[in-house]
Amino acid sequence: MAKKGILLINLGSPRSTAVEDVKEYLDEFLMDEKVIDYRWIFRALLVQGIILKTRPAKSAEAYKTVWTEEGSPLIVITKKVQQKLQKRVNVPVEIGMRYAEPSIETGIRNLIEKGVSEIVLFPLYPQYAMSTTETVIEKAEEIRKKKFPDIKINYIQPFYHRELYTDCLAESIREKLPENFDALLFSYHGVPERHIYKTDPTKTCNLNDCCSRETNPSHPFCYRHQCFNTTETVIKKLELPKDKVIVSFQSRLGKDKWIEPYTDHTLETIPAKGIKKLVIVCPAFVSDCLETLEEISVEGKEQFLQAGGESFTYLSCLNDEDRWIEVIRTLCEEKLNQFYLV
Ligand SMILES: C=CC1=C(C)c2cc3[nH]c(cc4nc(cc5[nH]c(cc1n2)c(C)c5CCC(=O)O)C(CCC(=O)O)=C4C)c(C)c3C=C
Ligand SMILES: [Fe+2]
Ligand SMILES: [Fe+2]
Repeated sequence: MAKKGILLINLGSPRSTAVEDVKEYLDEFLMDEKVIDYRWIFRALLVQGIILKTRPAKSAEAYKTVWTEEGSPLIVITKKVQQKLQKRVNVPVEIGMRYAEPSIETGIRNLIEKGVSEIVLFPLYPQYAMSTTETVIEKAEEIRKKKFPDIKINYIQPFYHRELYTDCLAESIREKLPENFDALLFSYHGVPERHIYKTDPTKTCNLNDCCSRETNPSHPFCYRHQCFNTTETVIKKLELPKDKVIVSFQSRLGKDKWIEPYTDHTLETIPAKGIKKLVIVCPAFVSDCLETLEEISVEGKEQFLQAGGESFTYLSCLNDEDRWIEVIRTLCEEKLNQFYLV
């Protein structure tokens, strides 16, 4: 019988905090047409002609503030998850990154070296987006077809609506919530509005109220809806009143319109509305990374305090919490079993 294996995929980080390495990473990341979805020539003009002239130095400084002795937090945490999961399943587990190393190809190769020919590939993103789940699957398929046509890959789909995940997230938040706070802010990574319209085959999302409706044909493709839905499910489990909860979207890049509301604007305006003690959580990320440890925990905190906020508590991501490893194990086992059905 064919040997099976698990490949956990995360976004990836630069090799080091050297400006050249950050530049190489940003070049690969931002030249992905699922991330900056302009025609090649316009993307190259924007990325190589403008962004890569100044951003690598700025991002390298930011990476320095979160980098650990073992490397980038995102990679270190993904490795810890791999090791913990490996102890709970009886098939090989490897990791791969969409950008930089270890690449998806390296991850597949490592599994093949262990005799694996059927892979369960898990993009570690709870909500679907063109710039995350879709680009991972597209890249893995490209590599499989070109380099490893004899292997099979079974993909784990976004899991924001799976009860085992929302239970896990709610429990993780419950454990960390301070007793006294004015609001809990759910800050998700943003995406350009255009991406949502582009990937909605039903053309029924207008990025207004429909994203928070209970049902709409666009929901399986709408990242904004999936973020709202994650929040709503979790706050019900936490029994938090809706007026104590805010949702916003962080990490904008460039001049396009991104999905709203924006986290930085939110942090600057809520103290004047009486929200002085803030708790913040970032559920689009399953592992802490530059965007949570620097953009939110350092920059976001400063913005909020400068605008009159009094206390700012950041709740870490699921990282390598045991309950999260158990969710990963269950989702992987489900897919491993599907190989027997086809
Ligand atoms: C939910 C996950 C993510 C989505 C959606 C996403 C979209 C997206 N990101 C950029 C641009 C950048 N993102 C950067 C860092 C970064 N992004 C994610 C996740 C999502 N991105 C993570 C986990 C990280 C951290 C990586 C790490 O090493 O810790 C960066 C690089 C850092 C910087 O210079 O600020 C950029 C650039 C776009 C344009 C986009 C959607 C179109
Ligand atoms: Fe990003
Ligand atoms: Fe929507």
